Amino acid sequence: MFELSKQFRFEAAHTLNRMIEAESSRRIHGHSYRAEVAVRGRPDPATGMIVDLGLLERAIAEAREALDHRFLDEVEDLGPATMENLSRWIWDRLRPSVASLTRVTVYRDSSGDACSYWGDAAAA
Ligand SMILES: Nc1nc2c(c(=O)[nH]1)N=C([C@H](O)[C@H](O)COP(=O)(O)OP(=O)(O)OP(=O)(O)O)CN2
Ligand SMILES: [Zn+2]
Repeated sequence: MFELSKQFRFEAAHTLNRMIEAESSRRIHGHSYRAEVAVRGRPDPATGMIVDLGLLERAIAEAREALDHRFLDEVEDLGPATMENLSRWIWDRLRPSVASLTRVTVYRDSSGDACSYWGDAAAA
C-alpha cells in the first residue's frame, strides 16, 4: 500500500463564534493555511502511478481558487470556517474527481494547529 500526497497553501479571512477569546474571534481576521491531500492505493503496473499528480493538481487548483484570498464566512457549503469544516469542504470538492482520496489535512503552521478528515465512512 502506498500513500501519495500533495500540499497547497491558501490565505483567507474569517470570523468565528467562540466561548473563549470571543471578541477577537468575532472580528474579521486572517490565517495562512496549508492543506495536504492524500490518496492511497497500489500503482497501476502500466503507469507506475496510483493517480497522476497532475490530475490531483487540477482538482486542487479548483478548490484553492475558491478559498485563497476569500472571506471564508461567504464560502458556500462551508459553514462556520473552522479547520474541521475546511478539511471536510476540501474533501467534498475533491472526492468526485479523486476516487482514491483517503485524507485531507488542514494545517495552521503559525499556531501548530492541524485537522484531518478521512471521510464519513471512516467513522463507521
Ligand atoms: N476546534 C477548533 N477550534 C478553533 C478553531 C478551529 O478551526 N477549530 N479555530 C480558531 C480560530 O480560527 C482562531 O482565530 C485561532 O486562534 P489562535 O489559535 O489563537 O490563533 P491566532 O489567530 O492567535 O494566531 P495566528 O498565528 O495569527 O494565526 C479557534 N479555535
Ligand atoms: Zn481564526
